[in-house]
Amino acid sequence: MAMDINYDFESLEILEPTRKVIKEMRFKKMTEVQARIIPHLLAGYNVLGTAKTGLGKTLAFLILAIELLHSQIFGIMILDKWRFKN
Ligand SMILES: Nc1ncnc2c1ncn2[C@@H]1O[C@H](COP(=O)(O)OP(=O)(O)OP(=O)(O)O)[C@@H](O)[C@H]1O
Repeated sequence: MAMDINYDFESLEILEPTRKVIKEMRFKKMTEVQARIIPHLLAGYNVLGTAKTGLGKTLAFLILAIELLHSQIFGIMILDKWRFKN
């Protein structure tokens, strides 16, 4: 049975400043990887997700990072991959 996925940014339990930032980006709906991952990250789970390039993975983890920065409890260190092309 298919799991119901909520693609609305409004459905996320996030702080008002984070909501404002998302509004300013003018994104209408979450992409699938965002909708599947972000609610679990916000609930405090560690999540490993994959999706093809350009499908919104970066925002998926950045929303949690922004939330944590607003809480002023944490600093954030992001380790990202580097691609080298010849
Ligand atoms: N919900 C959304 N709606 C519309 N555009 C979005 C959404 N989320 C992200 N984008 C835009 O889609 C583009 C690709 O997003 P992003 O860089 O997060 O993808 P990615 O999966 O992390 O890619 P890569 O694997 O190459 O790092 C960016 O321009 C980003 O601003």
